[in-house]
Amino acid sequence: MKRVGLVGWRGMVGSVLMQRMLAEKDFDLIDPVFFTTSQAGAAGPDIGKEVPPLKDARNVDELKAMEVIISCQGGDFTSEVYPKLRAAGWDGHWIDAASTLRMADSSVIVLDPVNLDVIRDAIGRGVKEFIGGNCTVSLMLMAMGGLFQNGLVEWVSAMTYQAASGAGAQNMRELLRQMGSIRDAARPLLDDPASAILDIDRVVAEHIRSADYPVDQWGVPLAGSLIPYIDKQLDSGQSREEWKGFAETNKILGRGGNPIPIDGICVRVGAMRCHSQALTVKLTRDVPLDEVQAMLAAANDWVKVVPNDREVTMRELTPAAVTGTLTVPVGRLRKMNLGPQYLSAFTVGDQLLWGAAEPLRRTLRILLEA
Ligand SMILES: NC(=O)C1=CN([C@@H]2O[C@H](COP(=O)(O)OP(=O)(O)OC[C@H]3O[C@@H](n4cnc5c(N)ncnc54)[C@H](OP(=O)(O)O)[C@@H]3O)[C@@H](O)[C@H]2O)C=CC1
Ligand SMILES: N[C@@H](CC(=O)OP(=O)(O)O)C(=O)O
Repeated sequence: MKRVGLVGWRGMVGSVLMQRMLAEKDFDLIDPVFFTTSQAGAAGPDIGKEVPPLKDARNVDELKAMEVIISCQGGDFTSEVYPKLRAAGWDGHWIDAASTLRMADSSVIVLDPVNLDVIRDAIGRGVKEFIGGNCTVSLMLMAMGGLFQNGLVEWVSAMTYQAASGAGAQNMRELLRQMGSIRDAARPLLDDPASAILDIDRVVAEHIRSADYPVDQWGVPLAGSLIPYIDKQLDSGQSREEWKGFAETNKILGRGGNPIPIDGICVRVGAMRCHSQALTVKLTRDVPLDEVQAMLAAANDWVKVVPNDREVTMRELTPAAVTGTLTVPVGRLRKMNLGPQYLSAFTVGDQLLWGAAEPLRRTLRILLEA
């Protein structure tokens, strides 16, 4: 059995990875060794079989003993440790959730329901860096893979509604604190059935602009508002999250010198862990809607086409319905007034599952089978 090192397994992404690896019995197939940056020597997690005490994740000699390493520890850890590991002559496979190595020529971005051929080709060429994609990109491709596979996408505009989890555990907690503090501020008026709604609205607006509103993590209100900027500012006018849409999608698809234009605006909303996206797709030709639906549905085992019906859409095409599941629904499918080649779509996906953890464990399986 291959010795597989796991780093970052107790963080938010790592915990979801652990849940999925346990559910799929991945640990039966490997000899797992757990690493930590803070608790070396402590007992490892309960995975139903004996594991050695936690090893120091910065100890290159310990890491070198692994044939495969999966890291959910974050970009700073990858930047610090990965070059040292290679410099020390390590020749194993590195599977990583962080973005650090995603656009490196030496890596592939892994999303096997969409690019298994690219992954297999990379393994054959001796590539050793297998990096999970940006959550928004991976979820868009899980939903729309059928159109890309069939060469039907001329360009895509993606307008996103991204969950708090994408910014980390502390931000999720602060979103809930913000929600609670709004409730507390409005409570006397809310509890009085005779109060005027505009008085409630005024109290809420004053509260979310006040110094009492908790904004240590977000910097600005999210609950009761939204944030139309995610990640760093780039000279192009895009946010870095928006830049990833084009760069990573085309790398995942192996488009090389013939990229598909993709752009949009990425917005943070008060959902917990599901990213949603409103897509406008220009098709390369006028394809009937039933054919579009059939292609989308056939692309992988997790995409689910939701009929463009109000009641079904409100029930099934929401973060509340999708959270904690691997299903990636796509709906609101219709030809737009813009012309018969213009398709609208709306999709929702759990950004900790297909957006982060799931492609990593599936890549491990592919490497074990190679
Ligand atoms: N959040 C997301 O949506 C996505 C994140 N990623 C990538 O994954 C990386 C990790 O993200 P995320 O999981 O959110 O990071 P977390 O902050 O949840 O965890 C990172 C590390 O923090 C340490 N840690 C310290 N205190 C605690 C605690 N109380 N509970 C759990 N862990 C603790 C753990 O390391 P140790 O055990 O060594 O102390 C843990 O591995 C990101 O930096 C990013 O590169 C990728 C895609 C999506
Ligand atoms: N940037 C994403 C989360 C994330 O971690 O992305 P990346 O893996 O590309 O750094 C979000 O905020 O929703």
